[in-house]
Amino acid sequence: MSVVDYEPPVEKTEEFIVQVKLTDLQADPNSPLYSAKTFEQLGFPELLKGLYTMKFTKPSKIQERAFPLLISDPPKNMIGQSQSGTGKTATIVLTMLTRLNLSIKAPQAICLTPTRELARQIIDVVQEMSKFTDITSELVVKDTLHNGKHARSQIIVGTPGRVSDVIKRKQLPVNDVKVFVLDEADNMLDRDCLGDQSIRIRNMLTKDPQIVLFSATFPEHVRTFSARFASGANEISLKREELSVNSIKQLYMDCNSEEHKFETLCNIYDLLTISQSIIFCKRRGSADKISQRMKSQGHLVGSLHGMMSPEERDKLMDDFRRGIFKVLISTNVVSRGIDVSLVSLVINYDLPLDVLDQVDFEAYLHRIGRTGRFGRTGVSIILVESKSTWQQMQQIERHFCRKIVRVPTEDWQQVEKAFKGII
Ligand SMILES: Nc1ncnc2c1ncn2[C@@H]1O[C@H](COP(=O)(O)OP(=O)(O)OP(=O)(O)O)[C@@H](O)[C@H]1O
Repeated sequence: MSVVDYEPPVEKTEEFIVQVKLTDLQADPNSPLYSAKTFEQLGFPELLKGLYTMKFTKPSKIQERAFPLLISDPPKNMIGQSQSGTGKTATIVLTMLTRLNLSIKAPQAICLTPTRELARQIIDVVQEMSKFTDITSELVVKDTLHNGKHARSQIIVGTPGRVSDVIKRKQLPVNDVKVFVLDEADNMLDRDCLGDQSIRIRNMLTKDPQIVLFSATFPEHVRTFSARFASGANEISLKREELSVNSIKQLYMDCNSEEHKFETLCNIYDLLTISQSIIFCKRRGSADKISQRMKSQGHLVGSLHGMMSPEERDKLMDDFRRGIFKVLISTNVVSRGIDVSLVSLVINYDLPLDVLDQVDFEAYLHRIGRTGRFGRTGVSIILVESKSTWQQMQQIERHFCRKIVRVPTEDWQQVEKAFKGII
């Protein structure tokens, strides 16, 4: 071989590998990330620069399908369903940005989310996408709009309790609101969760707004109500067996006692190299307990739950996003919507159960969806320590028509092999 033939080996960084895989997935018609169109063809020239700086090159399936329906005139309501991590946020945000009348300097679009963490994440996307425009946006959550301050921005992202409060106090004018978005809509409309508050806010809106409902899940009991809430909506839905994405490898590990379960958890972190991960527990008490025990064994972890102050929650979440600590222990507070691309492992230390102690299938799907986002690969593990957990896991397999594969706890070499190249 002559010197001129020689090409130095190109170092394939992780980012490069992810990008190549994403290009392949976006060209595969069976992938939820597939699109036949480009962003340029979807039409919102003034926002393209924002999208490019976010490194979005091609739309995903939900973006390609939903966006033209969402911006068509006259506006029609929308119920949109797509797997976790497939770009619903950008669809919502682009719709709000496109629908604004730029000459009106008052709130015209409101997006509600179940948690402050998710609201903060979405407002960041709004501000990133609109940074080359004059569009204004602001966050309305517990510790904002104090001392009678008014919300004057064109786009409002917030949580239902605070938003309803400030509308009632006339700190948030709603006369010009023409788009009303519920992200994680099944949760936001469920009577057992935030349904009453969302309905109350809808009824406070004076114009008849376009209603946009998005989620990865729409269980039957909420779907019927959603169709009434967003009457005449265009609907994009998924079958149950399409809900879980291939990029998440679902595993379980057998444990023979509570103590063995904790040991197994620590072994996972001692023996495997994991970029970032989330451990889900039943209650905040157990999250704190596990966090303290793991810390005492030298692990760098943080625990987040609803009883912490807003400042503590924000700092913890920001530190996790920046990678200052790698393991987040939480309850369902972070099960929906949270997007941290380096999360490669989700552990269900406890399975999510509803008030009747039945498996909460939707919560399970949202939890594992914190990994494997937009074409990345991820692993989810259930730690099975009792017969009832075993039975609940089987119900999950049947519900989503997906096998959950056993990895041994007694042979860590085999465990390492099972995880190789994924986390
Ligand atoms: N067209 C695109 N090209 C590249 N990356 C994208 C594109 N659309 C979205 N993303 C990225 O994909 C990730 C997941 O997107 P997003 O958070 O919107 O998912 P989601 O569908 O809302 O998920 P969930 O159901 O969990 O809320 C984000 O990091 C986002 O920046």
